Amino acid sequence: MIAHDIPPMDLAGARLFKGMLDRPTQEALVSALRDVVSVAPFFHPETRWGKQMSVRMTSAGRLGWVSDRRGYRYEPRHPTGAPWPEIPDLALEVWRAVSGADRLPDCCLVNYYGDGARMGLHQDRDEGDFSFPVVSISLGDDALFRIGGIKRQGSTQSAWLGSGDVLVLDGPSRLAYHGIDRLRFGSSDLLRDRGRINLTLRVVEIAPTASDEV
Ligand SMILES: O=C(O)CCC(=O)C(=O)O
Ligand SMILES: [Fe+2]
Repeated sequence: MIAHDIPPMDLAGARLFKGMLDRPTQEALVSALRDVVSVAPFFHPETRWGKQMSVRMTSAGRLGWVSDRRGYRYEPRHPTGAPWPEIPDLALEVWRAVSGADRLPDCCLVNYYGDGARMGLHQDRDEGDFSFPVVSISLGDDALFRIGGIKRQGSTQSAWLGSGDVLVLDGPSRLAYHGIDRLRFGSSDLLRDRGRINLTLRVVEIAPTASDEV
């Protein structure tokens, strides 16, 4: 079940829906993601400066996010050359429930955090239109999320994201700096090998296609 009646908590302007996905729904989503990963395996992105990120990534949707020495960008294909698989329906259902958008996302970025993985403070700004939100779904281990404002310096707020939580970055929080400081590795038994999966649903390209209709 995807709960539609949860009042969101405010987190520096972002909206946090605690426990929006119940356990069976989380399990169904993980199972759909296994199909995604079998077509588009996780890879370790490198930054432009040749540093390997601690998070492993893949994507679903028309476009996926890649990073290598040529920089960050969205691409229509996985690094192996295969097109990205479709975004799981359950993820689209979450988007419909919380985004308020009149179209569907064209990218679902899938991040896997193993023991010790983290993500430094950054803005999500490679998309074409910041009037669409970024919708984030957390699965598996608890993670300490940090969010500030639109400048890198300045005060931040932190909150633990648990399995089944949904976070919406929109309005003034759409371009807020955010990141993951650490995991409580092994705190959830949702994923066979522990760790955490985070999905972010994004509208990347401004021109919609027929498949983007809500
Ligand atoms: O893992 C998270 O909760 C955040 C991920 C994130 O910020 C991103 O993929 O851009
Ligand atoms: Fe992000």
